[in-house]
Amino acid sequence: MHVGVLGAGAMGSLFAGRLAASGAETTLLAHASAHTAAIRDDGLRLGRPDGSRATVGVDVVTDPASAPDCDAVLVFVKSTDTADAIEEWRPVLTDATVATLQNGLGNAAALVAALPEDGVLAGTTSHGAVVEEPGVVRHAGTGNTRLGRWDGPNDAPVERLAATLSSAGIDTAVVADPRTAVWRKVLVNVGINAATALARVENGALVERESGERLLRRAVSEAARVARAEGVAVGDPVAETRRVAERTASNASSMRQDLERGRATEVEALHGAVVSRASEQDLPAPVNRTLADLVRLAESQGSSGRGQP
Ligand SMILES: NC(=O)c1ccc[n+]([C@@H]2O[C@H](COP(=O)([O-])OP(=O)(O)OC[C@H]3O[C@@H](n4cnc5c(N)ncnc54)[C@H](O)[C@@H]3O)[C@@H](O)[C@H]2O)c1
Ligand SMILES: CC(C)(CO)[C@@H](O)C(=O)[O-]
Repeated sequence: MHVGVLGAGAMGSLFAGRLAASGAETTLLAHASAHTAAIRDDGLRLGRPDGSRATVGVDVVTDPASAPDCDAVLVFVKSTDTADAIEEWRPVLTDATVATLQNGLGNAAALVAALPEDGVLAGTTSHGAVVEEPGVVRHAGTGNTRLGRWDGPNDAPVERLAATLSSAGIDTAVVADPRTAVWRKVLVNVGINAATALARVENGALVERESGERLLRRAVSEAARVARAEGVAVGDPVAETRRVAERTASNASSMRQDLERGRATEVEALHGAVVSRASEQDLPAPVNRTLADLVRLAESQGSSGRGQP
């Protein structure tokens, strides 16, 4: 199975590196950057969670016209870039089974809308990764990966893709209902991301301080009501989010990192999407609305604090 990995950032590089190291035919579908140049020149240097480092050769293509035929494409651009990436790489995606393990609501639906003839797979991953310098990616944490058929033909090869990932050391379970997995991860993200980004605290502060605990609980409980109104069984998402905040206590959340570096955040696919879906369900979402607006305001200032037009 030839796997294309769309987006050579932290997660795309991690997954492409693990797949290539396992012997799977793998191509990174990427924008040209210092990182992709370093991978082409010297290979991808992949730091493992145990501190060891391996160098892996990974094919990189930056022009959709030169991309090989892929059986499956794993989408790993930020959710802010999903729509543009689909248009740019449409020739490769059209004949492939497309899978998203991105965070946030709306990515799978965007793929289904753009590629209505093809089967779309979706799910979540608890692996974590960071680009440390061009060509160097650290596998920051391991965890489970869940993948299932989102929409489209029933014959999309989810078992084959899951087996290919598992053989590459990314243990992947096939799930019957990926919507539940995606919503559960979104609930964790709405409990942690905006609060830590705005308060500039590490994830652990949300379980160590009463104010943090209150923000976590209110943001998650409100979003969970929306998920339940959509018929999704979310379990006890406050307890789950607390567990994740404890386990990642010393991490700066992705939204905090994005805000501090002046990059676009995934707020629209997280708190923003919760607010839109709450309004479709006639439910209030004042906590997520306020968090989303504060993040948008902070984003509009950029990292310099001088403000954007
Ligand atoms: N980093 C993590 O630990 C982690 C963990 C779980 C899930 N996720 C999710 O995975 C997704 C990717 O996260 P990331 O941390 O790897 O982001 P990232 O910013 O490191 O990487 C995204 C990459 O996509 C590339 N890109 C954007 N538009 C493109 C296009 N049109 N064509 C080709 N490449 C394009 C960017 O150049 C960038 O290299 C997000 O939804 C994130 O929430 C991240
Ligand atoms: C789980 C999580 C909140 C840990 O930092 C992560 O998904 C993130 O930072 O987006």
